[in-house]
Amino acid sequence: MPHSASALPPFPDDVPTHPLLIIDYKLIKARDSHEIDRLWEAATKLGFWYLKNHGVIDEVDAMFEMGAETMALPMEEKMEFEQGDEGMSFGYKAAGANAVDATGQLDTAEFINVAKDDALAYPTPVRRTYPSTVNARMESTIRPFIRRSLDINNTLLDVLNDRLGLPERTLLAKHDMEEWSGSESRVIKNPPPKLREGEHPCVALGAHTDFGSLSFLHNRLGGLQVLVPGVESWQYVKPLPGHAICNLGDAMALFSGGILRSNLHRVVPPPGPQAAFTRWSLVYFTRPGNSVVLRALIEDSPLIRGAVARTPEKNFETGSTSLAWFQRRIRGQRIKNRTGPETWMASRGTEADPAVT
Ligand SMILES: O=C(O)CCC(=O)C(=O)O
Ligand SMILES: [Fe+2]
Repeated sequence: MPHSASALPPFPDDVPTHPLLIIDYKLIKARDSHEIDRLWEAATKLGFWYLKNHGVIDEVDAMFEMGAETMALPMEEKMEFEQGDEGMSFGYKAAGANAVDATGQLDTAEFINVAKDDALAYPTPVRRTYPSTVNARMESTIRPFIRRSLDINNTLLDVLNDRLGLPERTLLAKHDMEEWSGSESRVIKNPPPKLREGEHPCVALGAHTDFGSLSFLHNRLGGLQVLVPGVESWQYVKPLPGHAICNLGDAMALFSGGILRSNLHRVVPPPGPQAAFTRWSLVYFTRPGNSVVLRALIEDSPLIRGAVARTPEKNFETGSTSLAWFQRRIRGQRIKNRTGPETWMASRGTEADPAVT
């Protein structure tokens, strides 16, 4: 069972840490112009920020309980719901199913991912089926968490939509609730590393940019790191009680012609005395509808048109739908699909094109 924050050792104060801007969701919801300016700064400079006053507290705790119940199932039962190697991310992912880098080193994290489409349509399975522990909490826990997360992410997307000078609800239309998408909740379990003398701890989740639009993340222990532009080494993002962490993904970097940033991040074992504990985290990923083509919205916004015109060396025409982009990225991380370093390279998103990030 995930520990409550108070039962865990504090985040050490002697590790390199990057302070994110703290954005007040209540002010954003009220369309406070000063707070929107601060959100814009966070979204354009790093693409990561803390979010306070979001009010999603009980739903987060219940999701962690669902995650713990699911991870405690016999491996055989979990493997019946494994996501497979074809590029689908819904379902269970065992530790070691993904590479964390081009050398093919294995990841150490287990996931249980639930499609937004399944949570909203339950009890009708529309995308796939899930372990008993997920079904038991689909209506009481997962659906409420997804609805609250959707509400918050949609508000943030809508505010960014207006700052980008896009016609009203352009971004919301790309995330139409009626269309299937890769949107999903994810609970991650990463056990403490079992190290032999002289061994270095493994990366839990390899360096990546998020594949979709906006991620709403909750964690208790350190371990998340960001590679800040202009800084050569990884820096921790310190978990702050009651604060979520939000970050933009590739779709938003592409839609905005590079104005918004999808930044590289990874997860390593928690720092200092926190390393002795199992790390749990929870994310809601908002991703565009499957058929949405990922490209700069130059026809819809002079600001985006200007950004693209000023950077002719950059290519924002991916020619890829959201579904194809997402499947390619997932498929290339699966260790079963690995033929060599090229498989990892083929899984890269906007981070592979320094022109875009
Ligand atoms: O566990 C975390 O803190 C981050 C997880 C993450 O980056 C992801 O699942 O994409
Ligand atoms: Fe991520």
